[in-house]
Amino acid sequence: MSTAPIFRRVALIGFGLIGGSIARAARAQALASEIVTTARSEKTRARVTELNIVDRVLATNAEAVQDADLVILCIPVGACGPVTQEIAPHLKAGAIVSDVGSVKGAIVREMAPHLPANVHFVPAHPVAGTEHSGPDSGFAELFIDRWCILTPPDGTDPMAIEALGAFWAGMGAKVETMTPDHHDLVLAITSHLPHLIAYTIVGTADELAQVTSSEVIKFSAGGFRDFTRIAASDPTMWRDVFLNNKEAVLEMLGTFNEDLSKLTRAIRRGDGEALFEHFARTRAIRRGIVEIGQDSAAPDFGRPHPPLKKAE
Ligand SMILES: NC(=O)c1ccc[n+]([C@@H]2O[C@H](COP(=O)([O-])OP(=O)(O)OC[C@H]3O[C@@H](n4cnc5c(N)ncnc54)[C@H](O)[C@@H]3O)[C@@H](O)[C@H]2O)c1
Ligand SMILES: O=C(O)C(=O)C[C@]1(C(=O)O)C=C[C@@H](O)C=C1
Repeated sequence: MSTAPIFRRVALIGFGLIGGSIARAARAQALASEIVTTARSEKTRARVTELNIVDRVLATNAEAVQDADLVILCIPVGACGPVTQEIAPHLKAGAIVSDVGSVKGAIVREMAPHLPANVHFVPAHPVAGTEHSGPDSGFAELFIDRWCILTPPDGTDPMAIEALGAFWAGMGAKVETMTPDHHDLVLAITSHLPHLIAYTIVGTADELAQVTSSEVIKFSAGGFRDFTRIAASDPTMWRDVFLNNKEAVLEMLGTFNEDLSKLTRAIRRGDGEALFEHFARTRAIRRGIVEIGQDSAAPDFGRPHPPLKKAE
């Protein structure tokens, strides 16, 4: 029995890690009859054509969204507002417009005002990624067993939410719905703050006077090495995340600084009991994450993935 594609034409604006992974997964699962994408430079368009994953590679966003049933913005958070304004007049009536931005409140504020009333707006965030970017970095298995959070505004047509959810589920994701503000608070602690800490610690190590850079590289086998992977993530993407989730990140950073002060005090006072208690608690949290299969530690992408279900 063959499964009908969920969408006839899908337009992916931007073909980097996430756009490229959606294209690969959607094609592997036959979730769309046609996939079109945009790439701004001639060089990237040539590369995407060469990869032979999508049906058409276009230079303009306006051209790409024409007659598309699903449009997904796969670009940095800060570019989503201006690009929505650019594509709005060219959207087909009844189309679903979505994104993959790591922040949701700002996306809703920046995109929604430009959208015509005759399209369905369903923002989304696949909580899956790597430190790599660009057209060659994507892979079809990226979303398997990862969450994709949808944050539809109140009153969104349930059929549009269901169709987009089915699209993500077809790529292997587990789908959950929440409000944009709640999303931003949760992700501030689970994703944004860890990145800020990684960017900080790698920068701090680089600026140390007593330890040379070559020693840092030479002896970074364990914990520090994991931080360097995270700190290699795309600067544009992460600049936009921190500029657009300011309040939640600052709130979490405040709590983090208080906890860091407590540990600093325990070290200064030689309070082994306080240190042991804290480390025992965090070890239990880590073991809980591993037990429920949410371990996304660095070597993750090398491990064998369950095969994507074959489109019949
Ligand atoms: N990298 C991750 O781990 C990850 C995970 C989940 C969600 N996201 C979100 O996905 C989005 C894309 O991230 P990515 O990792 O795929 O980035 P990427 O750098 O790999 O790709 C971004 C693409 O957007 C294009 N682009 C940039 N500005 C543009 C503009 N103004 N108009 C048209 N195209 C433009 C770039 O040319 C590039 O092709 C971001 O919003 C990010 O927050 C990233
Ligand atoms: O594993 C990584 O490299 C990631 O940083 C992925 C990660 C995350 O923090 O978990 C990064 C940003 C996204 O919005 C979603 C996923």
